[in-house]
Amino acid sequence: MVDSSKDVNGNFPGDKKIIVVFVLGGPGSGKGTQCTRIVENFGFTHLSAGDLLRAEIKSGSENGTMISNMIKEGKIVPSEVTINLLQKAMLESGNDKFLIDGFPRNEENRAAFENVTKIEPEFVLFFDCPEEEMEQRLLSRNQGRDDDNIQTIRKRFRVFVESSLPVVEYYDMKGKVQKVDALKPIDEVFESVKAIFAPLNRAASDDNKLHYIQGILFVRAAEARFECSRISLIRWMISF
Ligand SMILES: Nc1ncnc2c1ncn2[C@@H]1O[C@H](COP(=O)(O)OP(=O)(O)OP(=O)(O)O)[C@@H](O)[C@H]1O
Ligand SMILES: Nc1ccn([C@@H]2O[C@H](COP(=O)(O)O)[C@@H](O)[C@H]2O)c(=O)n1
Repeated sequence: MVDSSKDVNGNFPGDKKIIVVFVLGGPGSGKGTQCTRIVENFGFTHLSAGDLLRAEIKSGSENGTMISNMIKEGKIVPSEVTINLLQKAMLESGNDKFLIDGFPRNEENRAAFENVTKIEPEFVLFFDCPEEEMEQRLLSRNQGRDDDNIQTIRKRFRVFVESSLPVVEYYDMKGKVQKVDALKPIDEVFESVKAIFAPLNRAASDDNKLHYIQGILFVRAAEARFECSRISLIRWMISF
C-alpha cells in the first residue's frame, strides 16, 4: 500500500527525514547477507537493486527482455529503470530507513538518484573483499542466478572496477564511506557492521528523549498560561 504521507509525484515530504545507506562492494562480497542482519537488528528496509530488477523480469514487464540481457552480460541497466523501481519500493514500504544494496553502480546511477529524489546517503557501507574470494563465493552460491557463471562473473568484476569503484571513491572524498573487511567470516563481518550502525540508534533515541522533554515543557507552559488567566479573571470579578 502506498503511504499517503508522500505526494503524488512520489516525492517524500520535505519535513520527513529519510535515511538512506548505500551498500556497495564487489559481486559476492556479502552485501545481501549482511543486509539481512542489519534489517533484523536496526529496523531498516532492505532494497536490493539486483533483486528488484530480477523481479521486474519475472513480472513480465516490457523492460524484462532488456534487463535480462543486461544482467546476463553483467552490464548496468539504465538508471531511469532502476530508480523507478527503487522509488516505488521505498514509497510502498512505509519505512523511512533504507539500505539500498548494489546501487549506485555507476556515476549515472548516482547523479540520477540524487536529481530525482534529492536524497543524500547518510553513509556508504563498503564491503572490501579480494576477487579470488568473491569468485569462489559466487561459484558456490547455488541460487540458480543466470549471472553466477565464470564468464559473466569476470565481466561483473570488470564493471565493478571500472564503473562502481569510482562511485565509492566519490563518496570517500566526501568522508562518507564506512569500509568493512568482508573477507572475515559472516559473524565477524557483522560485528564490524554493528559498530557502524549502533550510533544511528543512539542518535534516534536521543532525538526521542528530546521530543519527550519538549512535550512536557509545552504542557507545563500551557498549564501556567491557564493559571495566569484564571487569576486575572478572579481579580477582575473581585474588583466589582
Ligand atoms: N563473510 C562471508 N564468508 C563466507 N561466505 C560468505 C560471506 N558472506 C557471504 N557469503 C556467501 O557468499 C555468497 C555471496 O553472498 P551475498 O549474496 O551476500 O553477496 P552479494 O554481495 O550480495 O552478491 P551480489 O552482488 O552478487 O548480489 C553467498 O552464498 C553467501 O552465503
Ligand atoms: N544498480 C544496479 C544493480 C544491478 N544491476 C544489474 O543486476 C545485476 C545483478 O546485481 P546484484 O547486485 O544482484 O549482483 C548486475 O550485474 C547488473 O547487471 C544494474 O544494472 N544496476
